[in-house]
Amino acid sequence: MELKHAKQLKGTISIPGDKSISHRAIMFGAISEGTTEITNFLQGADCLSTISCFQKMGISIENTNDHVIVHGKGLHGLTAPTELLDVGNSGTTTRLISGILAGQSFSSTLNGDASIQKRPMKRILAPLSSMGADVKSVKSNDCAPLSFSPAKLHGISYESPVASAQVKSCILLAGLYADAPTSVTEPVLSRNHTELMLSAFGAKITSENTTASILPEPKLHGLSIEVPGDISSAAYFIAAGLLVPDSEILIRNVGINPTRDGILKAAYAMGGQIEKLNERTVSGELVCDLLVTYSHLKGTTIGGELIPTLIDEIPMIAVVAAFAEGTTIIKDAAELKVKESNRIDTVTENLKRMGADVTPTEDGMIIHGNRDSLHEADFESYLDHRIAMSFAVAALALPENCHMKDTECVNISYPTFYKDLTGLID
Ligand SMILES: O=C(O)C1=C[C@@H](OP(=O)(O)O)[C@@H](O)[C@H](O)C1
Ligand SMILES: C=C(OP(=O)(O)O)C(=O)O
Repeated sequence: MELKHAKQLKGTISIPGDKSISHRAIMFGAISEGTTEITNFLQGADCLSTISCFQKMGISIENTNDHVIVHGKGLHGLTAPTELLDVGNSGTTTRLISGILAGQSFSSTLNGDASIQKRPMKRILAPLSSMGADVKSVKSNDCAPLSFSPAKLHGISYESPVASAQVKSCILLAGLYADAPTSVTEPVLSRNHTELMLSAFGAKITSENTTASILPEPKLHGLSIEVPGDISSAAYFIAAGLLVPDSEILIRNVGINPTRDGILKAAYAMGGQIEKLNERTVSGELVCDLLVTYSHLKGTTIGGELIPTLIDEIPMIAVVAAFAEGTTIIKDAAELKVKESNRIDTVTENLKRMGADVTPTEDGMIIHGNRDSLHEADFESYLDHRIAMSFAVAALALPENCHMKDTECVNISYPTFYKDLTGLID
């Protein structure tokens, strides 16, 4: 695919629904009593995998465009699937659904694509096993496929070694089926959509600092949910507006939950001009519009508590850093190695292709920014949606058009990405 260079970007864009929130709305709706109506649902392949898994467990889900209706059957209403649950490319589906499957009175097996079969599952297998779950990695390699058999679950207090909302959510969901309260403490707070949304569905869930706790066997009831736009998808337009000279982009409907808004903090630290407009709360989540203006950027250091709040945006931030003046250090982000691709390696390789000065480290990378040294390139997506989108944005700001193979992977989280991006080229 040819990736266009742009002289200027102008216009308004509405961001598709948040991936994390869309997954959760389907899952929590399925195990609640009554109907859950979801608007602005993300029609990305990952969220469609979640829908298909619950349909295979007897849940009727109507999906018409961005409007989804889930006919929930309550905490104990799922039925045994007659075939394998296919989670596709989605780590979120895999880890969250595992918490639910561990608590069922039937057996099940899940599997996904080649990338999913390499992603680490010990982080959920260990706590689920200590709750008494009968869960196995079928190939005994701590990866999918995973198989579940009925077991009695016990409440635990778990100290998670990783700041991961997927791990936290998996354990909390298993806690719904346990015989006593369950709590999870993380080293650093990760995104809290599960805590916010499960509480709205009627769960007894509390959060204090980095600990979330849940009581078993609540009566969950269906809800209407409007999904805010995904800040992880907005990140590409934030970066594009900051990098392409003379640009001004109004990005409508962006979720800015403080556990997700690290991209804004990083952009401000780099000198980015981004105005927050029309702040409001939608279905319990903070939302605003963002007005992004082309900016002269400088390097910064990104690490510590900020990392979980911008983990999926690091490929995009690394590209921005290559155009900024001075050095950007990204640290404490070893989790990048276990995403859809090893994002430390794949970002480094593509940055080098465009002439950037980048050194990968064990837990991130160091980038010496210098716009003048950058040139057009043939990129690879590595079949990773975030890599494909980040380097399509890089191409806009490089001196000539670029190329990339395997670009259709953007369908995972943002099917209309290329159309929306090229629509802003003046
Ligand atoms: O809970 C979620 O919806 C997600 C959590 C993050 O993963 P980890 O929990 O592995 O950090 C993130 O990278 C992923 O895109 C979505
Ligand atoms: C890591 C991601 O998703 P998941 O873990 O759900 O595959 C992502 O969307 O960048």
